[in-house]
Amino acid sequence: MSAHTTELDPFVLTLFGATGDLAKRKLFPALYGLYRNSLLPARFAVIGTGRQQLTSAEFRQAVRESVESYSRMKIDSEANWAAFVERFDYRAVDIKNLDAFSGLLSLVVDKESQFDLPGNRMFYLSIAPELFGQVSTNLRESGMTENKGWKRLVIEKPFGHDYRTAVELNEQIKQTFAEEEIYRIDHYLGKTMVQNIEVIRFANSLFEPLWNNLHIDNIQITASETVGVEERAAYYESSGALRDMVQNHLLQMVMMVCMEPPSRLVNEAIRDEKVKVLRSLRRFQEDEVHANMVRGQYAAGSMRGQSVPGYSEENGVSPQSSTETFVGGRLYIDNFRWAGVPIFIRTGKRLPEKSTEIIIQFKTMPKHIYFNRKGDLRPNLLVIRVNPSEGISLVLNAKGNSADDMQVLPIAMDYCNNCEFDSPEAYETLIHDAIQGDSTFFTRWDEVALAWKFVDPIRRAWDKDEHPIPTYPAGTWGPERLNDLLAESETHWWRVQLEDAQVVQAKEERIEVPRR
Ligand SMILES: NC(=O)C1=CN([C@@H]2O[C@H](COP(=O)(O)OP(=O)(O)OC[C@H]3O[C@@H](n4cnc5c(N)ncnc54)[C@H](OP(=O)(O)O)[C@@H]3O)[C@@H](O)[C@H]2O)C=CC1
Ligand SMILES: O=C1O[C@H](COP(=O)(O)O)[C@@H](O)[C@H](O)[C@H]1O
Repeated sequence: MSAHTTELDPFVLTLFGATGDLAKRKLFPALYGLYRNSLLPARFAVIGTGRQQLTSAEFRQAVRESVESYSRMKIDSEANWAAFVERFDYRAVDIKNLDAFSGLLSLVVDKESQFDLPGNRMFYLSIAPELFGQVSTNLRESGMTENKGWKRLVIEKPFGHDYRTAVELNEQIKQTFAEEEIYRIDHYLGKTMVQNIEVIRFANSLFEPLWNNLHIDNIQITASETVGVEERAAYYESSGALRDMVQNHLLQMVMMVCMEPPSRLVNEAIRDEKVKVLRSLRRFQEDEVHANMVRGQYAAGSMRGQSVPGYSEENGVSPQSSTETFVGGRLYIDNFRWAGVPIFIRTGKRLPEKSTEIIIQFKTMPKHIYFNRKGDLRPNLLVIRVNPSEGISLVLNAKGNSADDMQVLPIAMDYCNNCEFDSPEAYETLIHDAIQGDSTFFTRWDEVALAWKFVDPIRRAWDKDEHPIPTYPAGTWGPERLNDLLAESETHWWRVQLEDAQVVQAKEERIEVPRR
């Protein structure tokens, strides 16, 4: 297969952190996926860097192992693989050593000449966040950003550790790159169904009139993981779930669900609307945190019948650690559209399922004339399944099956987005967008800043809390207290499971949905 398109600008990608975990598991497979789908320009080069000394051959072998282990696409032929991997080269660079950047610059210039590239340069920072600022400075001081074509900085999360450090980092990066040259990654924004939220909302006349506090009772957003901290304790100990997931991915999903329609489908118009949501997001004072937010840490428990250790027993974690591996909360957007609608969020490690989904619970009928077997009527639900299964389901009420049956049963209208075809990996979509110069699904500085302003008081309140962090057994849905917050709003977590055609509520109350 010839794997290129002529529409994208030829460029050199310099990847800092090319020997790291993210490059191995996500970035090389994403580049290969783009290549196989003809979504890379005809002419490009990739230069990997890290401190390790690797020859080009060793680096290319590492890229191959990464693709073989993690790509959704198999290597189709040796000839195609050779044509792909010949664009990859490696140079050992210690980011802290400015002098090392001159060797890197020579290699970039060589590759530009070898592959006839016009001088467009993308720099991807897949390194520890404390090195982001230094790389950006050294790129400028070494002359690497004095190129003929465009320059772009793609930067991994987390962007800062809190508002103050994020401002400092931003100031440092701004010395080298303009805001429109900075592509801050939040990989949830590259997920097909997260991008689909806008389309579902703004391309269907059905939903938009109902998308407000007159018709929506509450919103539930879950990003649950079955894995524990794995090999990332050093990072996670200073991050915790609040900084790792809430400051970025969860708030991004809140913005996508709650934003106003953009005036035009262009990046700044969309990001302008998203940021307005964060401006209206109610910020908790430290003394309001306990009433609205819940944290927890997984204790030893059982995952699918296997015993697993608690977080404090994991490698690299202090036995006294008070790092949260679970965050839940009840948020409010104080604007005309959303006033009074609670938005429940939860995310955690060692939960029973790997699942990211958004559930919109609509208000119940003003008066019930139909009832289900329990003597009430379930609300309509719109379920947006983000990951791993992708799709939407609309849960309605309908008449029971038999001729004389006037009992109401829940039914689900279901669309599956990835049952027949794989969706692209989030990193494929985002790298492709960055090559095209489309920053719509990257986070703008004002979004990052406001997200930290929301998170910082919560962090401070928890840091001051002298009570031991609440724990939950691995394999359960986190601290029970979160359910109390939902109960205060007269609801509970919904779980809609289509495989066995049942609508399942939290606390294992099950409602049968007959197949038609
Ligand atoms: N891994 C993941 O699942 C995710 C990671 N991220 C983010 O991606 C980034 C990378 O994470 P990850 O790949 O896990 O990290 P790793 O620790 O696995 O890799 C770090 C990389 O940085 C390089 N490095 C470290 N110090 C230096 C230095 N002084 N000079 C040059 N290179 C250096 C290492 O190279 P060497 O060892 O050769 O020195 C290595 O390639 C982080 O910002 C992280 O927050 C975001 C989401 C998920
Ligand atoms: O950014 C991160 O995300 C992953 C979860 O991503 P997903 O695409 O698998 O839902 C999380 O495991 C990690 O801790 C966090 O840094």
